[in-house]
Amino acid sequence: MLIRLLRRHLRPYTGTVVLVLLLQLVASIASLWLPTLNADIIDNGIAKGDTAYIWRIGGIMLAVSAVQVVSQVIAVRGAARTSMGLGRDVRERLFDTVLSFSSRELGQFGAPTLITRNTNDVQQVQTLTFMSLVMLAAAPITGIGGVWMAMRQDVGLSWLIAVAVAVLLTGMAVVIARMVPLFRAQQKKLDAINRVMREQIGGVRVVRAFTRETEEKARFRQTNTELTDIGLRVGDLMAVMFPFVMLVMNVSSVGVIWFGAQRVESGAMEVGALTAYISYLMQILMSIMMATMVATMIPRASVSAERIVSVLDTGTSVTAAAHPQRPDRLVGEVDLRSVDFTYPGAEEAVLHDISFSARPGTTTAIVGGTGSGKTTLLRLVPRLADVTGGQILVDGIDVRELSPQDLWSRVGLVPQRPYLFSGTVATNLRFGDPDASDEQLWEALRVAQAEDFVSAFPEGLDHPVAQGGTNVSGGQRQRLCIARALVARPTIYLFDDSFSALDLATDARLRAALRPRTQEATVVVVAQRISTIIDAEQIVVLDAGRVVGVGTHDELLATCPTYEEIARSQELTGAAA
Ligand SMILES: Nc1ncnc2c1ncn2[C@@H]1O[C@H](COP(=O)(O)OP(=O)(O)OP(=O)(O)O)[C@@H](O)[C@H]1O
Repeated sequence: MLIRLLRRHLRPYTGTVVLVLLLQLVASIASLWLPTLNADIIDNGIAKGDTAYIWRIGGIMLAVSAVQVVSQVIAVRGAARTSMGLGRDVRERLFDTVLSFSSRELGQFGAPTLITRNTNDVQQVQTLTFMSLVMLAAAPITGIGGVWMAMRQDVGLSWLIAVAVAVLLTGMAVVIARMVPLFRAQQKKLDAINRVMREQIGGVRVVRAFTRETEEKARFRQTNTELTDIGLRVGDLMAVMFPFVMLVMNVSSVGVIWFGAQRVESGAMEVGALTAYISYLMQILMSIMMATMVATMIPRASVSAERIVSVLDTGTSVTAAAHPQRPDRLVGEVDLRSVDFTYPGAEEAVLHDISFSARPGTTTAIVGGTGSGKTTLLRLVPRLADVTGGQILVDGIDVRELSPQDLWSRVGLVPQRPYLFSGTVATNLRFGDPDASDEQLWEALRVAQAEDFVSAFPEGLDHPVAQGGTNVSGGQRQRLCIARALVARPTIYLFDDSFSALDLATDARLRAALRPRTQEATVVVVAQRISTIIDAEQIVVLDAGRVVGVGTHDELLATCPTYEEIARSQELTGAAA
């Protein structure tokens, strides 16, 4: 998965990657050359007292160092640009993919993990890419080149390199084998902590109202402690690893000096070669350590890549038709034909065999007990989910055959839980029509009975709105969402219990103002209060996902016991109505 993700997203940076690798090659060759030059100065310059030679080789050493530094600076900059660019591209792709998801896919993943995947998981892949280009790419050149250069200085001490490398590799392998499962667990715990945080921030009022702060704190503390414990265990392993690497390096240097000194004494090796040998051994061990360190990141980044790719590979279940029908004019007639719907993973359907038509210029109300499927039914029209049986037609065309943009631009949905975006009243209202004039906004606000409170804001239309619309009351939020739908001037209005937070008088005024405004549109209203829909041309009564009655208020009172019962419970059976 990691390779696939990198291959797909590194393609635009191929040129930079090749340049970085070439520069790393140059920098590694330069750093491998330096100890040999140093040995040369000691053996041929200092030992023989040849000052001119020392100056000449010293000059070459300076030039080589300069090449090394410049190459490395450019390489690191290239690596940073590549990895940051990769991170940005992957985040963008993830965002686009998530935006195309229907409620089925959103429910399948859940918001907390989608956020972690777009932030922390991408960060893991990004960091691995950077470290690989900076450290991993140079490691084989320095490691293998170091062995070759060291052997050129003295073959007799090769066994020391072999022993040191074997000990270092074994020790690192043991440590890393323990780290990998911890990294996996760490990613999962991050998801968990994100989930708890989101739940608690979202539900903070409920937490306070039920004085559940202590319990919620305990729940957060537990998840937080688990994450900390994993971090500490990783830290413990690191605490062992670094001294171990230093020990191997120091012991092997002592070994080189010990055995090298004997070879110098016997005349088999020169002093300069011995110093070069120590440098090469350090370079070899360092490169192994760096490579292993980066290698420890691979499992964690692989887990992250899997999590990213699984989102990218999830197509939306609400797909656009290959050859969508593009009618010139949609008048907004909605026909439901034997519609069934089952939520993914659910055993039973929540909607069974629903059939009715909603005509332009009329209001169709949907009533029914809690959980009878009203919201679900409404969401099927703009394809927030697709029917699992039957058909929904708009102007005679199956909604799945229409281009989603055409469909969405004609449907104005006011959801049960009204949501506003951070910005201002005006930016929220212009969601439906970015070109709407201020006058059009005020008109929509007037119809939605929101003019009074918006004009009371000192900034009026420019009054700031917090994310989710939390700085306005529930009823104000509902009215702003209604106004937003009105600004878009759709041909089909879907109001999902949108008047529930309004007092009876405002509800009545709003409905009266809506009538002329929605004269030519198809209006579908889900309502709990019968008084809200008493004038509707057609009322559809749902009970446990089935239609148990269709008619006007008076007809249903006479023919539909379920409706009669709801109306009676609201004292709207006779004179009161
Ligand atoms: N995302 C979901 N996954 C699984 N089941 C769901 C999901 N959303 C709703 N349901 C179930 O579908 C049924 C119908 O829910 P729906 O929200 O459509 O009812 P409703 O009539 O709008 O209720 P209310 O009047 O309380 O808003 C319920 O039994 C509910 O538990």
